Parts: sequence; structure tokens; C-alpha cells
Amino acid sequence: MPFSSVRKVADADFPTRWGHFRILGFEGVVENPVPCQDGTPVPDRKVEGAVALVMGDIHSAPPLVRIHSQCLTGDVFHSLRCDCRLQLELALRKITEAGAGILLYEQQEGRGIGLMAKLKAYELQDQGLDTVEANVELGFKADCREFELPAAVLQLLEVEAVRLITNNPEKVQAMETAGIRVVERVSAEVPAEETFERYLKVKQEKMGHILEGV
Ligand SMILES: Nc1nc2c(ncn2[C@@H]2O[C@H](COP(=O)(O)OP(=O)(O)OP(=O)(O)O)[C@@H](O)[C@H]2O)c(=O)[nH]1
Ligand SMILES: [Zn+2]
Repeated sequence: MPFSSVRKVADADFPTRWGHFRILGFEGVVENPVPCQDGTPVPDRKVEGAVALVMGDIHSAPPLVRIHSQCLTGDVFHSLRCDCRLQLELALRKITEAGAGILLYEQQEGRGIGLMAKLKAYELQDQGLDTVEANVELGFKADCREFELPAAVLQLLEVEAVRLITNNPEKVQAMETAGIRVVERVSAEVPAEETFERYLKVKQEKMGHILEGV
């Protein structure tokens, strides 16, 4: 389900607490998106946005790249139900230390089910279901994300090979399928807090995440 058009809509200066980036905005059209929830009709096409924080020379060698999926609860409120915020910080630190890299922030909140559905999934998790079972109970797949837009953004940035910061082998596979060579997987593992230990265990056991300390 290719993007018929991906275009850069903005490119601006972006100082952060970690280091000095440029912030780029991209927009793409997904043709025939795959349905994610049982019984819910999907439009023929939808417009999606993604943000890239870019630092340094990203062309003379495969750059560090983090594809971070939106997690309002973690990224904004520093939730300790999940490891997202800590992973975001880890990635920004690694890129800054390397002096070069790309953080792609894509907007498939809640592994693509959306914010309200994710909050409903949290309710179900409070009743004992795990992160996968809760999605399924709500009629969703365990993971509804598609990574064509991040891959297309990398192609637009003329980046063909990357060192991908992730614990998720499916993300590596998704990049390779979309034509981005992953020359190295760089671990995105963060120290487990008690509040999200079980969540990590489920990601390891049911979603195949590579986690050494869990
Ligand atoms: N549906 C759902 N989404 C969640 C839950 N907890 C976190 N998320 C979302 O999960 C996404 C991040 O995916 P993860 O499974 O944590 O990690 P990943 O991106 O697959 O892999 P890494 O690259 O290793 O981080 C974000 O969009 C979060 O909003 C949950 O309990 N239910
Ligand atoms: Zn999260």
C-alpha cells in the first residue's frame, strides 16, 4: 500500500535540550490503507504526517535512525505504563552523542489504534488483560502500524541504509521490505521500571522484542 505522494512541507531550526537539530515536516497519502479493526470501514486514502529531527551529516555513512511511534501518554506525560518516553530520550541522546542521525516521529498512536482506543485498552489492562489481549478484545490487531511513510521519508532524505535504533525485529523487517537497508540494529532497551516490567515481558514473549534484561 504505497504512498502516492510524500512531500516535505517544512524545514526549520530546532534547538533542544539534547542538541541542535533541524525539524522537518512531511506529508504523505496512503492509498488503500489496511483495515485495523473488525467491522470498521476504512477510507480509500488517508493523509498522514511525520516529523523528522535531523542532525549532522546523514549521508557519508549509514546514520543512526530512530522511528518513534507516537505515545502521548509516555512522550508528553512521562507515563510509567510503558517505556516510550525513556526510549525517546535514549534515541535523542545516542544521536546527539554521535553528532548525526534522524529521529522520525510518526503519528500511529497506540500502535495505530488511536489515542481513545489505547485508553480503552488501558482500562482492559487494569482488569487483567495484557497489551496484546486488550487490542484483540477491542477488535484490533496486536499491532496496526505500517511503516511505508517513515521509509518514504528516509528515501526523500536520500538515506538508503541505516543503523536502526529498535528492539523490534518487525520494524527492521518493515524497513528492509520498504527498500531501506538496515546495516545494524542498535538496542533501544531501557532499564525496566516496576510499573512496566510485565508490559516489557509481554512485548518480548508475544511480539518478539529483543530485550536482554527482561
Ligand atoms: N495499543 C496499545 N499501544 C500501546 C500500548 N502501550 C504503548 N503503546 C503504543 O506503542 C507504540 C510503541 O510501540 P512499542 O511496542 O512500545 O515499541 P516498538 O515501536 O514496536 O519497538 P521499539 O522500536 O523497540 O520501541 C506507541 O505508539 C505507543 O503509543 C498499549 O498498551 N496498547
Ligand atoms: Zn508508550
